[in-house]
Amino acid sequence: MPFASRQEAPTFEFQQPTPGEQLIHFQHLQKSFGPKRVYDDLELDVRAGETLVVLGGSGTGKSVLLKCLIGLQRPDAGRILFQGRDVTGFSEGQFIPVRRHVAMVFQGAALFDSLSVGENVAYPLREHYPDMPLSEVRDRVAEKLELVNLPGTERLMPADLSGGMKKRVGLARAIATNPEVILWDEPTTGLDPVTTQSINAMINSMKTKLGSTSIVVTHDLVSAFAVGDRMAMLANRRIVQVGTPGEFRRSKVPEVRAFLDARRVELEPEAAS
Ligand SMILES: Nc1ncnc2c1ncn2[C@@H]1O[C@H](COP(=O)(O)OP(=O)(O)OP(=O)(O)O)[C@@H](O)[C@H]1O
Repeated sequence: MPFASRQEAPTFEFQQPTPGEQLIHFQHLQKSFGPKRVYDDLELDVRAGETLVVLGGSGTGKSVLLKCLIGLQRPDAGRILFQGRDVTGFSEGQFIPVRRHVAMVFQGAALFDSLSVGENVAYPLREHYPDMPLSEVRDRVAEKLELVNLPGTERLMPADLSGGMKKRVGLARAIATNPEVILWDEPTTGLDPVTTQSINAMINSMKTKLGSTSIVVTHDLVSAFAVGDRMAMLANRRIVQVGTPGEFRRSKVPEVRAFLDARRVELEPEAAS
């Protein structure tokens, strides 16, 4: 993240939301990469305190949606409202305070390999709170590592960690600033079932312990049903259905039906026998 643009006046102030109220609204979003249209007219809202799962096949634009929210990608048209505030045209500098409240847990953890675990987790604190006393940074790092069940690992290097541990360090880093919104990009992809379960439990505990709002993008259905309060299905360049897990199981929307039926074995292992 560019430190240079910090001089620009921050203009975004987060207001403590009432659980259930609309927090984020993607409105008429359009996005293309060259000739490839990713969204035509995408509509989606996210409510405070919920875990919203965004499902969709590979390359349907799940990650791009998260990146648009924090200014790492820009929509071509449409608006993104965050607490009613239109952040679509925000400059890089204006997005910095937004990212203090909305943190992304990247696919593959994306740790800095040359920094220790402790330095990785401290990184966003140094970026967003350069005046925070070192003792407070240390305490915050220890607290977050404890929260992800990796207490006392500050001195380890990323090369010393398993895939699941890296994901958890990535999470500790993402939550270091106590963000109100956590964006999870394929949090369980490539993990074994036991580690997957522990990541699912972690997503749920962020909601119960910290009261965070989460957006989880995934094509892992087991994980989706384990964490989602609501689900949204991205297909054919738009959101084709939003609903509760129960509504999704009973869905007659063709794209949702096809997606779930193709993965029926994941959800109902006995269907395989
Ligand atoms: N920076 C970029 N430049 C060009 N094309 C891009 C860029 N970022 C994403 N795309 C394209 O946009 C589409 C959506 O990408 P995105 O990463 O959001 O998909 P996804 O649904 O998250 O897929 P996956 O599940 O495979 O990660 C893809 O076709 C991808 O190739």
